[in-house]
Amino acid sequence: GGLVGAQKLTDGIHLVVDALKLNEIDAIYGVVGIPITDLARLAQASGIRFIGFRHESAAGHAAAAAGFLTKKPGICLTVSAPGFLNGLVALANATVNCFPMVQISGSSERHLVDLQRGDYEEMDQLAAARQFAKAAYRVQRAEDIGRGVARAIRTAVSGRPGGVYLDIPAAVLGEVIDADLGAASLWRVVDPAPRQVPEPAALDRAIELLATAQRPLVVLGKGAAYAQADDQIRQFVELTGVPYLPMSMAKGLLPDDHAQSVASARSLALRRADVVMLVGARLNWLLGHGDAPQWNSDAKFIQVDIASTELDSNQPIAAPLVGDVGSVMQALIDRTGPGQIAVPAQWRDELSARSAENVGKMAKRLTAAETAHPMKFLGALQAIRDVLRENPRTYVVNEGANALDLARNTIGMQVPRHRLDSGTWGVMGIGMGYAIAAAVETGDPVVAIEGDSAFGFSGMEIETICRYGLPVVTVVLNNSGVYRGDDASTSGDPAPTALRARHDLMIAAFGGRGYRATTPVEVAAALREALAAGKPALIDCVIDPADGTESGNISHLNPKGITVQR
Ligand SMILES: Cc1ncc(Cn2c(C)c(CCOP(=O)(O)OP(=O)(O)O)sc2=O)c(N)n1
Ligand SMILES: Nc1ncnc2c1ncn2[C@@H]1O[C@H](COP(=O)(O)OP(=O)(O)O)[C@@H](O)[C@H]1O
Repeated sequence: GGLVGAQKLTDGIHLVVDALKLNEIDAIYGVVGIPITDLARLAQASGIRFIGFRHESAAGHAAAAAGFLTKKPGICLTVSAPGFLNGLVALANATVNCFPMVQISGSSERHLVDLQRGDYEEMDQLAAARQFAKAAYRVQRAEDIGRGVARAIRTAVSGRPGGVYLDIPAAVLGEVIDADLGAASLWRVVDPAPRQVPEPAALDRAIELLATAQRPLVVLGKGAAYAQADDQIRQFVELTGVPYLPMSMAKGLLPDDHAQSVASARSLALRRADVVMLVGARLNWLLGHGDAPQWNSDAKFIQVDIASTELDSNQPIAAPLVGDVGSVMQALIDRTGPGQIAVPAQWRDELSARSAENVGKMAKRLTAAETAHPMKFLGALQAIRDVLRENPRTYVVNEGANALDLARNTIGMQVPRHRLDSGTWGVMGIGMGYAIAAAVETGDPVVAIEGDSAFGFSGMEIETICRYGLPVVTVVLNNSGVYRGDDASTSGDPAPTALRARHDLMIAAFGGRGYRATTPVEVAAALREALAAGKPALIDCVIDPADGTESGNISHLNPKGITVQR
């Protein structure tokens, strides 16, 4: 604010920062430039952390992860046109994953853009964002900034959370208005995600179905994790004794070694269950759309979801429970009589037997991998698992193909919301952004388990991690290439001797600690040391290029003998 004569004045960037602070936003993730550099500087001066990235995609992913972890929208700040576009993948991914975030972007002058007179970084950003976000708004007057920020925050977190775009043209950021008028134009959003409780009849429908089920199953999705209704979920599962299946980002809602988990009998559970209760989980491709033969064609579905239109998206929902997970699960606990829901021993025994069988098979693969050389994915992953068991508060970020599939089933989670991965879209490039957000928002240590190709999408953010000295250990499972990313097959002559990438040398360039591990023992030692140090580190794990398969097991990855052009 400033003084001209007696009148006190303020301007657009001050109003944006004041509106964010009024709504308890304490961090912004972004890349500065025209016309938002001063906004970031002012935010920092006002006590909001600004985390400056190397690419807006990683900044946007960080904002989305912050939203998932805190239930407050993560804020991503971008410059106009190219910067704005770079943030869109993250905005769209947040919307698909139901993570609350707001992308605030500067934009060019309306009178030039709308007549296409050719402005600096000219683009109709609002029109572009609308198709990829939950909602998109533009502020045309400084006095509307408070309204725009409040609208964006409420829209991002209410109902099904998602990504919201807020467009603020450079002229509005620079517009000067009376300070008192400005202050009066701001407001703090009240209860943006209100609790919603289903009526008793809806509760009874669900309880009745579970009470008469022969083979009930509960599926916990990342919506259940996001809801922060951990006690209600645990209480309901343990009170009813119903077997449960955690989806990848719901792992840890109950400890993965819980007796009622059917994660290691997943196929049998889906195929045989006769009543399935979906809690914050969509019946999308990750669950085969609920179709036979993966599912029992007679299965009846109960669905707990905040988004009423999600129900009947794939299968008939016999017992709809529209509301927030916390309220619905509490209402079910209160309304279920003692012993009303009991699980037939035969079903529990059938699942336990299959679990034991599958655990036994996996144990053989793990034992073999312990000593295999060159190191296999499972060799590195069980070393990581053993170290993380000693550090249960550590966040796990995970992306890749084999790196994702194998880590999900090898690294058990003990606490809620500590696993962040490629999610519903299977997006590569979330790794460093998610890791930065987990470290910034919680202060807890983070281990990012990355395929080597996946790491490359956001790898330059290793510099960001080092610049802020974040306690992030990046573990690259380096099987040297992605989907035959070599030119041996085209060039004709034998590929030159492979020079395997040395990601560990890369972090040294930014002051972080690099390790190269060729055996599980070396992986464990490096990870223990890096976690104890609490500083940026990268462990490059040398994995057998012939190990693993292409996503969907189409064909062997980097078949034997193919070396990779580096
Ligand atoms: C943004 C983006 N680009 C490309 C892909 C396609 N893709 C790509 C490029 C993957 C990387 C696999 O290689 P990796 O080295 O990360 O994994 P593994 O070596 O562990 O198999 S996994 C996958 O689905 C994607 N999912 N997302
Ligand atoms: N607080 C909440 N209460 C109830 N449902 C929620 C809440 N937050 C998000 N959801 C819902 O959770 C679901 C998440 O599903 P999905 O992303 O498919 O999970 P997963 O991939 O883990 O199965 C979405 O349909 C979303 O509407």
